Amino acid sequence: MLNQQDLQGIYVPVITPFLETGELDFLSYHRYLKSLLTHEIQGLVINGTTAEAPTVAWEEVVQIVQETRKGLDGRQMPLIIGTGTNDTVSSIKRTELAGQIGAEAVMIVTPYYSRPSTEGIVQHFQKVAEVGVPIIVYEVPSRTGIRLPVDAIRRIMDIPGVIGMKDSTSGTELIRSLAPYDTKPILCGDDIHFHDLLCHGATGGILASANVNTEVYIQIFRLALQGDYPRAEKLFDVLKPYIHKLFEESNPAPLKWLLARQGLISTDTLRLPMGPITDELKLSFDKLLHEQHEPIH
Ligand SMILES: O=C(O)C1=N[C@H](C(=O)O)C[C@H](O)C1
Repeated sequence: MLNQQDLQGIYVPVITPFLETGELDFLSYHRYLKSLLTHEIQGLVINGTTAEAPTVAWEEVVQIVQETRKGLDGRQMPLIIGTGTNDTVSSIKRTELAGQIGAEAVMIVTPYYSRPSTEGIVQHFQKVAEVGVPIIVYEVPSRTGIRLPVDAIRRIMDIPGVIGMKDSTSGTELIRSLAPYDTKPILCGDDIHFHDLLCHGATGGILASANVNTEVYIQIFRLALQGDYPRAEKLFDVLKPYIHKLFEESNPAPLKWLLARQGLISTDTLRLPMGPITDELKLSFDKLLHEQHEPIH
C-alpha cells in the first residue's frame, strides 16, 4: 500500500485502447505499456479520466489491471485505481474490489453532478477511507462542477487513510492556500501548471501529457527536486505547445490520436459520447509535430 512518502514523481494515467468495434484492445495496450515502461515513472493510474472511466465497466477495469500486471512482468510499480463515483456506496464497493485486486491506492474524485453539500462530500471521503485502501483525493472543478472550499479540503486531507491529493484546480491558488498548514503531498493534475505547482511545493504529478515526452517530465521533476527551478522551467517551456494541443479538445481524444499516429495503439477509437478529434486539430497538431520535434516516447 502507498503512503504519503510515495507520492513523489511522475505517475502516468493510462489510456484504455479500444478496437474500432469498441472492445478493449489488449494488443495495443501491451505495445503502449511496454513503451511507457521504458521510463522510470513512479507508478500508473488506471481508470482515471484519461482511461475514459465513465464508459469502462468495472469488469473491464479488472481485466486491465490483470493485463497491466502481465506487462509489468514482475517489476514493482504502484498501481493506483480510480474508484470514485458520485455515489458513496458504489465508491466504497469499487474501493473494496480495487483493494482485493491489489491497488496500492485509489483515486477518489470529488462527487460530481448531484451537487452535494460540503458536509456530504466530507462524509463521502470519510466513508470511502474506512475501507482501508489509501486515498488520493482528486479535486477537478472543471469536470465536477464543484470547487471545494479550502477548509473542506483541509478536513478531507486530515482524514486518516487519505495520503494526498491530485490538484487539478487550474492554478496555484489552492496549493498556496494550503502551504501554511502541514498538509499532505499534492500532485499536480493540471498539466499546464506542472512547473508552477512544483515551484509551490507539489511533489510530482499525475499527468496525461506525460504519456508522451515522458523522459522530459521525469527530468523536470528531478531538477525541481534539486531546487533547479529555472532549468526545469526551460525544459517545461518545450513541452507547453504539446500540452496545449493535448488539451485543446477533451482529454484523452488528442492523446489517443497522437499515440495512434505514433503506432503505439492501433486506432484512436473512443467510446461515445467521447469521439475523435476534429480534422482542424489533427492538421494543427501535425503542423506542430513537423515544426518542433516529434515527442519522445
Ligand atoms: O486521468 C487522469 O488522471 C488525468 N486526467 C485529467 C483530465 O483529463 O482532466 C488530466 C490529468 O493530466 C490527468
